[in-house]
Amino acid sequence: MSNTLWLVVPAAGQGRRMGADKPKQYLTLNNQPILAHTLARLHAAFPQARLVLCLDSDDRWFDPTWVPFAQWQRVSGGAERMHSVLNALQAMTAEGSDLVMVHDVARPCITRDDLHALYQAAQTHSGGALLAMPVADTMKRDNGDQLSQITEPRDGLWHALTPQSFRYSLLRHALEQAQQTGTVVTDEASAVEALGEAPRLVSGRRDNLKVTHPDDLALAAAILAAQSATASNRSS
Ligand SMILES: Nc1ccn([C@@H]2O[C@H](COP(=O)(O)OP(=O)(O)OP(=O)(O)O)[C@@H](O)[C@H]2O)c(=O)n1
Ligand SMILES: C[C@](O)(CO)[C@H](O)COP(=O)(O)O
Repeated sequence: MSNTLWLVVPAAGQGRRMGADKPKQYLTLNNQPILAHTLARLHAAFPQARLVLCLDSDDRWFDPTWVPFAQWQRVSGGAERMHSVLNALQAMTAEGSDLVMVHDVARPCITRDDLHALYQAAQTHSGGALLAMPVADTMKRDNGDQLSQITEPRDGLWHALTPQSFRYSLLRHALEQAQQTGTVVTDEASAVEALGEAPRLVSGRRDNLKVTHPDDLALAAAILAAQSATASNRSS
């Protein structure tokens, strides 16, 4: 049985909500594109893993020198995130029991501890696992016109983050089923849940931000700076 860990990084989005002159994964944070930060974090945690990177076929910003992995391949993105991930799964030569970990390129602040915690959980839980954050705020539902109509109980509610990790055969089956039924899922866990499986929620750090809107850039830069200050404090 192979013990290969496959990292799938969907990086084929256009970054429309960011509204920049290029896709957000190519915007610079501390002198490096977001994509390079994210790949460096993944490599630091899993240097031996195999990377499958989903890029738009018309991408003109990507530079392969940003990829620190020895074994990696590029696949074309699809119409939605789930199609990009499915393209990766269909292109790779994994065994059914291999673990696949999917991580958004737009989450450059992921830490090694969270990556390792998720990996441990996914290895031991047959339904896979995802990083997630318990909802901390009071939750409102609007009436469709931005008027607060009701307060939703937040018990048991989590924000889904990435990475999310599953055995290859389970994840491929789940996403192929979603595609066949015309369901668009926004994360892997949704597709797996639809099969009746219950992925393990692994409580992750609150600073695993998905860079989405323009003001997230300054926030991500501040998080990276705070994380590196903490790391150097620890080693001094
Ligand atoms: N067809 C797509 C759409 C998204 N993604 C990736 O999925 C992740 C999460 O998507 P999101 O944050 O929504 O990114 P964008 O689609 O780029 O942003 P927007 O929705 O604002 O256009 C990102 O890493 C993005 O690059 C992808 O690989 N293929
Ligand atoms: C996968 C994800 O990052 C989990 O939070 C998210 O669902 C993807 O983001 P999108 O904005 O829905 O594409």
